[in-house]
Amino acid sequence: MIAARELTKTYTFHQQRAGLGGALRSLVRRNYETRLAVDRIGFEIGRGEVVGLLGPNGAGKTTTLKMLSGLLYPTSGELAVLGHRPSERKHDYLRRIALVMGQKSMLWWDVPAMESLLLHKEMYGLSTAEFERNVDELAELLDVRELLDVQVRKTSLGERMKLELMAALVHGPEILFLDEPTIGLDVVAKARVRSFLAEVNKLRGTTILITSHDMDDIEALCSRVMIIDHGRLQFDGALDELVRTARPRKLVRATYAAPLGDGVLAGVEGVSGVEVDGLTVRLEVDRDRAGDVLGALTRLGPLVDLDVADADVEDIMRDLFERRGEPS
Ligand SMILES: Nc1ncnc2c1ncn2[C@@H]1O[C@H](COP(=O)(O)OP(=O)(O)OP(=O)(O)O)[C@@H](O)[C@H]1O
Repeated sequence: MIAARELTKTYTFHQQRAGLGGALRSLVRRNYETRLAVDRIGFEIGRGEVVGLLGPNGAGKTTTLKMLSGLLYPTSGELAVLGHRPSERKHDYLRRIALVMGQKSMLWWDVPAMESLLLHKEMYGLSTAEFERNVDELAELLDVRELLDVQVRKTSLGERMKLELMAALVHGPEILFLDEPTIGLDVVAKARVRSFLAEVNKLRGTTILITSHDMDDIEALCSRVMIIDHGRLQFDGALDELVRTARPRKLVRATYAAPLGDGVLAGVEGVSGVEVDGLTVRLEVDRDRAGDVLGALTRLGPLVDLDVADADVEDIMRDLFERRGEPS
């Protein structure tokens, strides 16, 4: 459904120095610079998949989504989506995809959302029956029926994102590209957006490619993740595989009936970050040493509680990118 090979984007732009002098000088002599934003990435995404595109700021995620949705021409490489070359922006292609950018609105602010939806109906040539069916289904799923006739600027951020999603999906696209769809939303609104997206994927089989800095979005929606860093694709696989390979550590919390002395677990192999707080000890343990360490913990004293968890994805990402930044 989506196939990218050696996909590359280089931006060429001119540097303008600050102030009026800088502006005038740049009229006479322009300093052009280039920036390699996406560097020979390749991947395939099948129908109905929900894939997370992750990476630090400036990694090339938005640029990738813009190429996929046809807003930017690739500098080189091959890209085919639904049998189309996205940058040709053929009507048949645009009719089958949607792009939602958390930071940008596609709704008119001064009129009710329904006006924008009606415009989309005309743009995409939807029949009245199809339009009404889609509006009904989406309004129900998103719980926004009473908002459709409210001027968009009078809605809250969370309400507006729901309306944005509605506008993106009213023409029934097969692929949804989402760039930070939960940015700025509160916890409740984020959870609503996530469950809506999961539902759309389940009900309509919509393929979703999503970028988010919120790992809860990724954990809730994506079984597969692609990690991009400095424009290069660094990982493409299952989220749990990433958790296993990137940082094969477990977080352990053990609580005892009596206080522990100093130097707990000193010298035990595979243990790091030991913190003792009253009756509780917290530590990280290498996955392959977990059995030995749990044995050592039971010998420390009478255990009253024991909790073993995987490091959460946010920690894993931080760790992964920090390690990448270190000189090897
Ligand atoms: N229009 C542009 N002109 C020049 N450089 C650009 C342009 N847009 C993006 N870049 C640069 O390309 C690189 C990739 O940017 P991009 O927006 O794709 O990153 P991102 O992974 O989406 O980052 P973020 O998580 O911060 O949104 C960055 O170095 C950025 O500064």
